[in-house]
Amino acid sequence: MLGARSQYPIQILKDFFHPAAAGWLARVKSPTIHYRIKNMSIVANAPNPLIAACQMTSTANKDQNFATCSRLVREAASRSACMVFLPEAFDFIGSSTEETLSQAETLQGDLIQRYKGLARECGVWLSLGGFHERGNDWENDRRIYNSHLILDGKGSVVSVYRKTHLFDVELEGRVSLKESKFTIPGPEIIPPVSTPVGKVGLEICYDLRFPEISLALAQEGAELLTFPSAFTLTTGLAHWEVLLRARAIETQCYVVAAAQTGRHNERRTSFGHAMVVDPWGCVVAQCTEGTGLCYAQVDLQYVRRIRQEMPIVMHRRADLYGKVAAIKATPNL
Ligand SMILES: O=C(O)CNC(=O)[C@H](CS)NC(=O)CCC(=O)C(=O)O
Repeated sequence: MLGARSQYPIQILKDFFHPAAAGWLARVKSPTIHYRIKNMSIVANAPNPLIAACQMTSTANKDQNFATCSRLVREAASRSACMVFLPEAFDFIGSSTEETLSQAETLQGDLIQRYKGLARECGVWLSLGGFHERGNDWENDRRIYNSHLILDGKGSVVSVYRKTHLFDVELEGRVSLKESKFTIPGPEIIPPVSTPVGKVGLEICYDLRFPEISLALAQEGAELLTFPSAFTLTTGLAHWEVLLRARAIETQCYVVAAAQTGRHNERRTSFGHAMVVDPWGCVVAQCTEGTGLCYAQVDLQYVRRIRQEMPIVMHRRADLYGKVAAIKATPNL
């Protein structure tokens, strides 16, 4: 919900936050009026569109998951959100590799068709993070991409990013996942997409741990970075919020992180805490327990102001970092 940390007195909030956040606090108190014209949601006087980040517990049941997602999207649309963000594996979470692969579809398949209809019907843009997409050579190798799609308010697919960093991690006794066993790493970073809420950079979950991709997207003009996720409970507890806030602060972008939460099957539980972070690093919206949404207004003036006042981009020493960027994966055990 809007207005995290409201237990603090307003003066402390004003001192703690960026000065422009005083305006943010005022806006939280006096919601802007939204008008809906055809498929576009516009806001009177202030260009501060509303976004919604979703939280859910996917299971292997695609129909049930779609029912949950469409209910969340409809609810967000009825509150005049103009873009809705769904988490990684919004389509399903299988309890075995076999179950996962047997349910994978193509972008032309039935499920994306249904989401196109939903976007069109509600007139909202959708970020569909972490779709299990059959790979190009599916008939031979049965491998998939972990794909993040952006649909516009007419239901057209305007961008597809395929997850580039795969989660192959073994934390003894706690987490054991090997995404590369059945997933092909995406070949490229996709340029940010222009949407009614600003230029959106596409990432997925584990990408969050590689600041280079966020910096590359920011350099290409992103104003929002998106991390649809299914963070594990163990790693989420330790790293989720600090990583999201770090990416927001160092790129001076909004960060939108829809999330899976709770128990998907006997083997898999996700951390939740879907949230939106503003470009000053403040958590401006966060989901509570269970399935639901949180809302935030996107203020692109605020992005501009922060970048002007602290022009990190101008201070970067690209002449020094070449060696770091070029480091190859070498096991350093
Ligand atoms: O398996 C599926 O069906 C969908 N894919 C995922 O849930 C992916 C790969 S297993 N999960 C993550 O990247 C978690 C990252 C994480 O938890 C961290 O970085 O700490």
